[in-house]
Amino acid sequence: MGELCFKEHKVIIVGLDNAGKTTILYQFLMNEVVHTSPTIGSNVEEIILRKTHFLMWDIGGQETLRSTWNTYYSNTEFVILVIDSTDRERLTVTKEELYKMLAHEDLQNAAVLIFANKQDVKNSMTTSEISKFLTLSAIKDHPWHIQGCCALTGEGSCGLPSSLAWHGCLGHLAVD
Ligand SMILES: Nc1nc2c(ncn2[C@@H]2O[C@H](COP(=O)(O)OP(=O)(O)OP(=O)(O)O)[C@@H](O)[C@H]2O)c(=O)[nH]1
Ligand SMILES: [Mg+2]
Repeated sequence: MGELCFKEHKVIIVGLDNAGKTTILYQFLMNEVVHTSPTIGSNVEEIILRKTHFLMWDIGGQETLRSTWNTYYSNTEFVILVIDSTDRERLTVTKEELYKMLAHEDLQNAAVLIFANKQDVKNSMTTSEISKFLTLSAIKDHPWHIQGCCALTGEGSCGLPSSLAWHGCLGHLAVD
């Protein structure tokens, strides 16, 4: 696995508008909450963790922008799908977008990491509720993992090493 892990890993961060994608990106990068406005287009940042380089693309999630997500897919190794766990009404839309992505040939080899964000809000959906609704256990052709988090505090599992360490390639990264 050595060689593979020293190249740059392309990560795309997708999910509906207001899910917390940009907040998560800058929480990863600076351990800080930044003031965000809706992303038009994308933000890209490089993150280096113990010699492993990640190029993180945070893509705008508004409805009109979702049709552009596929222009970011080529060579993507990790898809981070961010879900606003308080947004019960739109979980169906997220589900549609998830299965559209999984069926896309450019993402055939991508692993999917799902962040159930905003776990700090009372009565937010739990990871098991979300997992059940999205029928994640039926996904056999992509490695996937779901975890709860809160981008405002970085709590839960928004720490990048622990989030990505589940993927075999990064097994050498100590999780702390
Ligand atoms: N309570 C709570 N609010 C959060 C959390 N993460 C993000 N937010 C808030 O949610 C709002 C949207 O966050 P963004 O990061 O801009 O959302 P986005 O997914 O990048 O949205 P688009 O760029 O439009 O696709 C902001 O007001 C954030 O402060 C969280 O974990 N808990
Ligand atoms: Mg954004």
